[in-house]
Amino acid sequence: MNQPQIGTYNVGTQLTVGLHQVEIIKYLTSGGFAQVYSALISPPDPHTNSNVACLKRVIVPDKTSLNTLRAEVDAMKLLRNNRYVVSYIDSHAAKATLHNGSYEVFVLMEYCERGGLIDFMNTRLQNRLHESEILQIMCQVTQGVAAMHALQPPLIHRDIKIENVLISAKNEYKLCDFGSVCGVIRPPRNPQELSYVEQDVLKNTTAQYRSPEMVDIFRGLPIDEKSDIWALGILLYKLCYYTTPFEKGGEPAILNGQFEFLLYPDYGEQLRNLICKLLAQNPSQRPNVFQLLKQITNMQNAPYPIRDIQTVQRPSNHLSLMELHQNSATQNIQSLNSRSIIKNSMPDPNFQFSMPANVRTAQSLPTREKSQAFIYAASGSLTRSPSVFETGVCNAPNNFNQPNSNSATKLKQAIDSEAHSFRLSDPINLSLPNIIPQDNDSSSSSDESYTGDVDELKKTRSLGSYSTHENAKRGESVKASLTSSSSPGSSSAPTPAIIKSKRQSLPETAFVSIIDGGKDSLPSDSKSNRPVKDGVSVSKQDLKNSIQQRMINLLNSSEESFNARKKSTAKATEDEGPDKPIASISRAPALKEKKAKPIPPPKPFHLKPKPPPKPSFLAGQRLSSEK
Ligand SMILES: Nc1ncnc2c1ncn2[C@@H]1O[C@H](COP(=O)(O)OP(=O)(O)OP(=O)(O)O)[C@@H](O)[C@H]1O
Repeated sequence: MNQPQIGTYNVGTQLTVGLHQVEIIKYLTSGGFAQVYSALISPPDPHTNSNVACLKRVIVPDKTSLNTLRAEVDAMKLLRNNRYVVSYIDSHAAKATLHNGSYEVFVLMEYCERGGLIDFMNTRLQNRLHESEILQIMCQVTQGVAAMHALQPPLIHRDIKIENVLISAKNEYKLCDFGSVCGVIRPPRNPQELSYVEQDVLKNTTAQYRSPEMVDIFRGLPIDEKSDIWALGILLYKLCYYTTPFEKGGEPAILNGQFEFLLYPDYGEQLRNLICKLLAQNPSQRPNVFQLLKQITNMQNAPYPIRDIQTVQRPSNHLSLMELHQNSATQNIQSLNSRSIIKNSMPDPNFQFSMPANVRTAQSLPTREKSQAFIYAASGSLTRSPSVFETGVCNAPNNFNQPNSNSATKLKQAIDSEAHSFRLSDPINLSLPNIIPQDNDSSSSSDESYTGDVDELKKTRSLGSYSTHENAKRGESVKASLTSSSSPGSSSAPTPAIIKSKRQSLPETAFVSIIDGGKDSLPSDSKSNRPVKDGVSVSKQDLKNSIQQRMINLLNSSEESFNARKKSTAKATEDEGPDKPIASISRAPALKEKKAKPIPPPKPFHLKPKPPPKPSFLAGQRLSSEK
């Protein structure tokens, strides 16, 4: 996005944002897009009971970008009364006076005085977090996520990570950054959808936190609440060990579900079991957010803070999945957002948190595996020290990477199953009185290169009138998107093994499966009963050939870009060296420009004012920040 250039506000600048009078107290920082300030507001916010707020000022170059921001604001509005979500106060958008076609958007939200969780962790490099602190953070963040999953239809955050947790003045941990929020994304049914979902995932998620179903879309699994649960597993691991479990192994490790526990700091078996459960390969084996919360509060010996309808209402044969989902979510949201505490909630009797059989301890490992353990010594530097620290290895349950598993068959099965079709997400109807102008044009703007099915997928990011047409309209090829994901240090590169497995899953029979599987989704020519593609009636064979050719092109381009990326990653690894306390994690640069953190492109000067001086205790310790 080409950002128009603007300066920062001076202290004392007065503004009107929606129904609030605002006076700038202090410039705080700049995000990828935004300038962030603390400000005095009038009237005070009744939710936080404070007259100090955080003001986010964003200049967006066009209506399409404005729509993306609207989606973020809408998600915040839906969650505004939850204690563990950064609370929305007011917002306002107007045409920027100085820059033709661009908009200036102001979002007022609760001010999190104690900054980011990542900053807090960096103050504890020497004295790592205690288990009780970790559970406290997890309990609160999980409640924020529960508020999203309990909505009907549920919202998926898609970018849960340490950097997106802020700390309030009252020391509460709050989820923030709703710029990647979407509805449940059903499995793609044809190559266009596949390409669309792939690009959307690369653009809106962070490599180290991606779940297997995000990394390998060919698995034919939906991207849903369980993908957030996986991210919570990564977050929990990072709270414990200050690194992510797949930092070194990258995508192959994510897809094989193999990671290691470090033995420093030494956490209890229950906590490690919990990580294993959250990082189960098969999403259905991961707990839902309510089960997770139950487990955390059990470990804390604390009362369960919300009502868990999903475990009270057991699935019934007479209840469709859709009905069950709606019932539980509707009832849950009331208790979540009113912060009511209902003590006699029922645990799910069938869900056990026990050590999976395939978790191994270090003693049973061959030396080579032990030596793969990277740990942070008390000095905060990354050390390879197999002789001092034991490791545990977890092969998370993996139903999808068996040698003879056939991704295309899985895809077809997934498409056919009710579980994957019941939640074709509906747009959420919201009124947006405070965001102007409404841009209905862009959501209806046509994108001729995509089928109606892709439009349907796009609705998963649609909140009210919002859509992700932006993504499709950019029309990046898969090659472009994969290439641009090759940030140094990023592990999002598809490996030859992955490319190979995708190739293997695309023999002629597989194409037949995919076409058949997506039959309902193809409009057909009523006379000839032939499928219609791009408005032209084509034979099934023609269509098959066409899709086959496109898939081969995509795969070839993926392979080329992989090789290019491999070179740059190898170089980056050389440059970085091994001594790095907290690994830098960001989304793929060119895919979501505002996340281009590892090697940021030069920012317009107005968005890159001098950062406030760092506290001295951080100097020289925090070698990298993910934010
Ligand atoms: N409510 C808040 N209270 C205090 N600080 C905040 C608040 N919101 C954001 N910040 C600070 O501003 C930084 C940037 O905010 P945010 O992540 O929302 O901007 P962004 O433009 O969306 O950035 P990006 O998407 O690249 O992370 C945060 O890392 C945090 O330090």
